[in-house]
Amino acid sequence: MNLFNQDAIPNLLPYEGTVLHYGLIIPSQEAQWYYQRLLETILWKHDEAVMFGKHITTKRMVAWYGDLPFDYTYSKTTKTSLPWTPELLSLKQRVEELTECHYNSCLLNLYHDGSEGMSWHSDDEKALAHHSAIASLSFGAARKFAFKHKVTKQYITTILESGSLIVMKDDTQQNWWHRLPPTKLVKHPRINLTFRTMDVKKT
Ligand SMILES: O=C(O)CCC(=O)C(=O)O
Ligand SMILES: [Fe+2]
Repeated sequence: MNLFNQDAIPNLLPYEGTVLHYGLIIPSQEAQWYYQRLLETILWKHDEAVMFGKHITTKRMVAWYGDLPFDYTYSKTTKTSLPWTPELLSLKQRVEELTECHYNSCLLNLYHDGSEGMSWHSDDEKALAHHSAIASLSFGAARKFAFKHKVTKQYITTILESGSLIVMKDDTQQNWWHRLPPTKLVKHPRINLTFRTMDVKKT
């Protein structure tokens, strides 16, 4: 049974994309439990990227899990996915039921405090299935999340609290950038999970 009527969930974007904010889908005590488990059981690594020809390592930590050992290339570095952990599988199932979509991989980010964020980008890599939904589940410190239209530059923000879910779908990635702005106000870590669908033919 799906407790959410999809039509009743507001779209945060005014045009050319769909970002559904499901609000808190995991009660706060359970979200706290998942936060601890994910901190302890995920194989966190500092992210590596090549920018302006320079090899850089981010303070933010990342991990990637999936159905198969997919290769995923972004920021000119390639990562290979690890097999699902029990916690990730149960979260994936919950998110799939609510969003009525299937996902075959999950990219995880660990931001130690508000000094760490993610700059403007869109998740439109060729390896992702075309126009597939990306479901983003957050644990730990609440953070602001922002969207900017690539042409009109219209700016939209929302807050992602512990246990909350948003889904970016349709042509959102083609038309809008998103980012996690850094902030001096947040002193605690946040974990974000983005469930994605890799195009198996392209991996
Ligand atoms: O941390 C977040 O909420 C978003 C992360 C993100 O945009 C990404 O992993 O592509
Ligand atoms: Fe993203």
